[in-house]
Amino acid sequence: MLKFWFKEFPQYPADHIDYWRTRLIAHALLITTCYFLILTVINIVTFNDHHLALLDGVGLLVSLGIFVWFRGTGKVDSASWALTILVTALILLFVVTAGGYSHSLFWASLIPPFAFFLIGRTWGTVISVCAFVVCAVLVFLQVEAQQSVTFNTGSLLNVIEVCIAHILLFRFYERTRSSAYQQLAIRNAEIIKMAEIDKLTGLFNRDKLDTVLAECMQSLTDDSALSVMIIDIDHFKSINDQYGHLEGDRVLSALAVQLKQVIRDSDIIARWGGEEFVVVCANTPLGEAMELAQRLRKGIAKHATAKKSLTISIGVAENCVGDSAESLLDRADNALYRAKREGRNQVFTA
Ligand SMILES: Nc1nc2c(ncn2[C@@H]2O[C@H](COP(=O)(O)OP(=O)(O)OP(=O)(O)O)[C@@H](O)[C@H]2O)c(=O)[nH]1
Repeated sequence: MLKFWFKEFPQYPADHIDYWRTRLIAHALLITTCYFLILTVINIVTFNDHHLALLDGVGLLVSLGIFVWFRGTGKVDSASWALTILVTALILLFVVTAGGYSHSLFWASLIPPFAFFLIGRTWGTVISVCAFVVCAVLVFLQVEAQQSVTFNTGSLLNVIEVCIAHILLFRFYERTRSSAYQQLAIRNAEIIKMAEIDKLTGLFNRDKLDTVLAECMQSLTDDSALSVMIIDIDHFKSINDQYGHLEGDRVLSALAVQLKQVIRDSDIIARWGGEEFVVVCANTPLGEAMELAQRLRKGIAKHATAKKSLTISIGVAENCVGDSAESLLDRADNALYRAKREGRNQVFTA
């Protein structure tokens, strides 16, 4: 509906908890703006009532102002409040002006769905109760004045009962809606995490590394450098063979923790495969990356004991003109191969 006028906000994708609120706000504000425009014109042209036309004109400007401001800022909470107050004030103004006659009270039943959806259960209840109290007072005045054929005491009771049922039902509806969205948001975050994170080490997995590295390379400028290193545990198979796979897993997790402690906050680390890790060093020329690699290698090797030794080999490469993520990793892999061939526990560059 009204696709032409509706601005999609990238910060509120379709699975965001506020997505439907943004749509309701934009559409409702557009409708109230048109509504006030029509009333202003009718009051001037048909009824020649300039006072009412002025009131409608103010409504038109307020509504349009909130619409334009919301399109510009995308502030959902403030816009929700502004729209709820606007709609509630509009309906109550009409109901009070009509003295509750001509079934004008029916308009008040629109307030709870708006208020609950836009400002939540607590404030939705407050606004709805206030609006229904105004309606009940109007009916009461009609009954007292004994001039109405529209309502009697029985009608008043009916109105109050329906109002209470409305509030309870909309509270329930809003609770189920918001909790369903919250659960969906939690599940989505979990799914995204599972798709990006390596379960054993808690580091980024290979897929995520590919994405991050491609982004880093895209944002490279002529004078910025980027280096990558591939880290491989030496003779890891023998650790598995000697101590079992579970111990091998523990070594992998512990190594991930150690590596994370040494690399800088700006570096990105991922588990690339079985016992291989990749570190992406943004804004880092080859020389600095080699120093970091040596620090990593020495840091791991110094924990070696006579019984258990753990060493790593590292291949380092710096981005060159025309490199792709694949070619850059390929060169680091070749360097790693040389480090292995030259006796392991070494750092080599491409
Ligand atoms: N425990 C454990 N072992 C793994 C995992 N992924 C791969 N491996 C093991 O890692 C070992 C890698 O062996 P190789 O490729 O021969 O390498 P290496 O023994 O480290 O020898 P070099 O790399 O040449 O020094 C294999 O035995 C795999 O089974 C894992 O998640 N957990």
